[in-house]
Amino acid sequence: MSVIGTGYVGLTTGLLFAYLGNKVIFVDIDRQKIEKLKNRVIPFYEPYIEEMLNLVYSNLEFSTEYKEAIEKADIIFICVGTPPDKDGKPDLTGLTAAAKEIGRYLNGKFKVIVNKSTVPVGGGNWVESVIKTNLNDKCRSNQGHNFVVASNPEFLREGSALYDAFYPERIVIGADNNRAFEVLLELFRPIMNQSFNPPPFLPRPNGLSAVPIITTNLVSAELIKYASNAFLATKISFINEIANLCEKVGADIKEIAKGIGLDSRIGSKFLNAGVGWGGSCFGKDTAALVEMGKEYGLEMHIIEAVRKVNYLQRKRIIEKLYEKLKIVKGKTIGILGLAFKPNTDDLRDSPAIDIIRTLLERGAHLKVHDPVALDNFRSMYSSLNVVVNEDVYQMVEDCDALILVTDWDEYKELDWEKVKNIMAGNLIVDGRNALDEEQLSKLNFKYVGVGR
Ligand SMILES: NC(=O)c1ccc[n+]([C@@H]2O[C@H](COP(=O)([O-])OP(=O)(O)OC[C@H]3O[C@@H](n4cnc5c(N)ncnc54)[C@H](O)[C@@H]3O)[C@@H](O)[C@H]2O)c1
Ligand SMILES: O=c1ccn([C@@H]2O[C@H](COP(=O)(O)OP(=O)(O)O[C@H]3O[C@H](CO)[C@@H](O)[C@H](O)[C@H]3O)[C@@H](O)[C@H]2O)c(=O)[nH]1
Repeated sequence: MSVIGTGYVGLTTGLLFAYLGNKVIFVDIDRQKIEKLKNRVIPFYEPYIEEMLNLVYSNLEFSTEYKEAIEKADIIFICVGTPPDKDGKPDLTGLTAAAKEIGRYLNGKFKVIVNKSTVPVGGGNWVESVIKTNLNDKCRSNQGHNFVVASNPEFLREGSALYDAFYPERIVIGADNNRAFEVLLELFRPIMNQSFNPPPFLPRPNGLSAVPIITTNLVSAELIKYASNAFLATKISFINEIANLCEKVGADIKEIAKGIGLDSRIGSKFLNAGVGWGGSCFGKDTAALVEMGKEYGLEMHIIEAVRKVNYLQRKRIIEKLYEKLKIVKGKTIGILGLAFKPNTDDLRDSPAIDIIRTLLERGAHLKVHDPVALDNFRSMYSSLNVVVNEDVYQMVEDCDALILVTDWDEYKELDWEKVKNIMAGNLIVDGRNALDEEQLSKLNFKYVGVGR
């Protein structure tokens, strides 16, 4: 099989199927990425990917050329990025380019083209039409009936990508053709019935059960992906809005989350209040959903509100700092965590970046730390005038206040007595409600959480 695009989704998908015994050819237009992968260097931070790549290396090929990858494969996964354009619509340039190349090198042998990239409804039809209009002469005479397009949306989370691929909560396959279902059900069978030997280094779920599979039409599969992300984003914005009310009335959002989460219709997950969601997906996918609505003459009221609440939440953290510090200009503020969540070095739509920009505009001096995202930060945000510290204790030194933006375990386990002694001030704004308020108060920190 072939996998086009070697980002979080492509690499994880290819490694999963290589582990299950398939030969996998990866194609990416990014030469540097391909060179790194050939040399067993993982281009981003993601737990267990390196171990898996080493384990299945003999089943892998890496290339920047499409020809062989398309000709040899019977299943082709498209996993290219679909980043938002300036209007919030997904940019389908990579997807279209991949489809053109597929059309160019189809060779008459039946192939299932699986779209794993997150694309607005009609994305699968678009891929099919681009392939058909770019078919080489040999296949054109065959009327292009030697391929089908399917949708197989991906639900992995960064930081636990490989675990989510091996132990998914569901598999969704969308197609308008039975042959696509046959091929893909066969491919996913070991995952569906969990009949593989578990990778030795990967954590395992407590109990193993069959993975539900949803086979549906193309457009429903495409929409399941957007609806999932939008619902998760809604849960978080909802709890953040209630957290803001808690602060006014003197209630504790952790108690509220527990109290509502025990109702199985609500569920306890994704109810952590804080600086709100970020990352490469929620912002992009909720924006895309709003745009999809517009295309069909619908206003997506809830999704729009979810987005508004989320981005205001980043401002609320700054307000908290003002409430306690009064003067921010000239003060030194330390930022604990840059990545949009722990266990990743991904900075896409990370709340930390917005918070840093606002504080710089307001005249604060900024020091920043992250356990793994500093290299990305240096290369993407070199224009931001901040002090970058590899050592967290060096970072907190002389700070008037700290803002915890990413709930890395490392921060929960800091030697807070030491921190207290080397900071200039004593204010901690805990943007994730991750720290032990009692412990910090005993050490004479001024602790401010969210919704408490
Ligand atoms: N990151 C996630 O957690 C996640 C989870 C589920 C779904 N998705 C979706 O999956 C898709 C990929 O996401 P990602 O995070 O892996 O992206 P990514 O940015 O990490 O990687 C995308 C890769 O595609 C390559 N690429 C772009 N155009 C190409 C082309 N024409 N031919 C070959 N390679 C090309 C890029 O060079 C890059 O290496 C997106 O649609 C995203 O919304 C992402
Ligand atoms: O209770 C919570 C849970 C999460 N978050 C934040 O929400 C964001 C997203 O977290 P998470 O969903 O764990 O990370 P992603 O890797 O972005 O994964 C989401 O986006 C992917 C890309 O589409 C999907 O595949 C996943 O199913 C979906 O969870 C992060 O900023 C988290 O800090 C909260 O603020 N409160």
